[in-house]
Amino acid sequence: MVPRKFVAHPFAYHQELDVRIDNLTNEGSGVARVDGWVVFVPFALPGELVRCRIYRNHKNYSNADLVEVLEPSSERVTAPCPLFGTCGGCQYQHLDYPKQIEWKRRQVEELLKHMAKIEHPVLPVIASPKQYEYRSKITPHFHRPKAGEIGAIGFLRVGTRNAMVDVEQCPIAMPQLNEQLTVVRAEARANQEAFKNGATLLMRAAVNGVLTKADQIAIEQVGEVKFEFQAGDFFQNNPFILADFVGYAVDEAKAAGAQYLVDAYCGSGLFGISAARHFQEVIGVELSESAVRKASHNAEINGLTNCRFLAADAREIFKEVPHAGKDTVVIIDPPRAGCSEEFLQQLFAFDPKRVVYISCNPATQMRDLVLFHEAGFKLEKVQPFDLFPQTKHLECVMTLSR
Ligand SMILES: C[S@@+](CC[C@H](N)C(=O)[O-])C[C@H]1O[C@@H](n2cnc3c(N)ncnc32)[C@H](O)[C@@H]1O
Repeated sequence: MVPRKFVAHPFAYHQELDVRIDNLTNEGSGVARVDGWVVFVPFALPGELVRCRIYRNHKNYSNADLVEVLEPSSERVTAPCPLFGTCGGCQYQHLDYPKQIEWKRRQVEELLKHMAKIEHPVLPVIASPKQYEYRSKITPHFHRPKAGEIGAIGFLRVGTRNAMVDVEQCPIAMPQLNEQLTVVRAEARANQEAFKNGATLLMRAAVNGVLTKADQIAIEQVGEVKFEFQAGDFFQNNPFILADFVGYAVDEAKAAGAQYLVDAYCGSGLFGISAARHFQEVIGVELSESAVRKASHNAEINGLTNCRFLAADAREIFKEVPHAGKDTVVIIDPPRAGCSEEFLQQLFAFDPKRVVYISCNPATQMRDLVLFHEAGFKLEKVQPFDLFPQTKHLECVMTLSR
């Protein structure tokens, strides 16, 4: 049946096309051009000839499903997970890892050019030392049981906002999480009558074991520094690359030669505390009160007396900083939504010596970068880190100075 809202131009519903893929978007979709018209085909790789089936036409592009790979790319590999292509978690298991990070670099470069209108080289992506079994946190979910029975326990299905895929094992998760997943799934099913609603199950692997309660204390070691945080709070979840990632951000911050550091969106203090011995004072700001309590505690357990943390919206920080912008570096690591405009306007008025902007969402980072550019900041360096092999996600560190 043709969906009611289907627009039948330029292709018919479920029309099949043989197309050559020539690009890979930062959403992980192959891109083909049919007489100049763009067709997005997930799970198809650049260079491949594929048969695809149209399911939606937009104003200036179409979406299609992959039907068959007619001429595979030499970079195509066999995805180890039987759920690859069905589970929404991974986009790149079918692409050889060195090519994944090469494409991620190009994607950042293209976003810079098209969204921020800045032509600037992007450094080669720093690879994750582990390409599978790296994730230290997973949160499988199940919907409200029907007639007392729990359905799929797992992650979102590809291309949906609500449907779940049943996931018994997740190859990007650390092995101890998969062991726990088996136990937790069995327990949930054994007690399914007890669940009146759906639930999200937390599993966090830390130095002190696998934690499943949001308020349990997780311990992580990042380089020389020990961190404690609540298992349910934010913490970067690829511990294998973390010391290098944080080390890079700290090096960029300290290279400015300023005495003071502001760590905005600081969580439990990861960047500020890691950098503290290079600065006279570190001031962090973070919305989550529990994370701020942990940040203060983390400074203390690492013997640091030059850090203080404020539980507030990031834009409040500039009232609290007694130092001049010219003596201060600001690290920013906002959530996926990026920085608020109020925060950025205050940051620009503060006029820091350098900004190290870390982001897990290049789209909002580029949006914010336009404002930095307008405010007279110059982009000095763009260094992506692959914290999330097999997926479309990455962390990008931008160094900006006036
Ligand atoms: C990507 S995390 C980074 C945390 C920390 N830098 C780290 O790497 O562990 C973003 C953090 O921003 C916090 N946050 C979200 N909105 C905020 C706001 N408006 N002001 C301050 N912090 C906020 C979240 O609670 C979260 O801890």
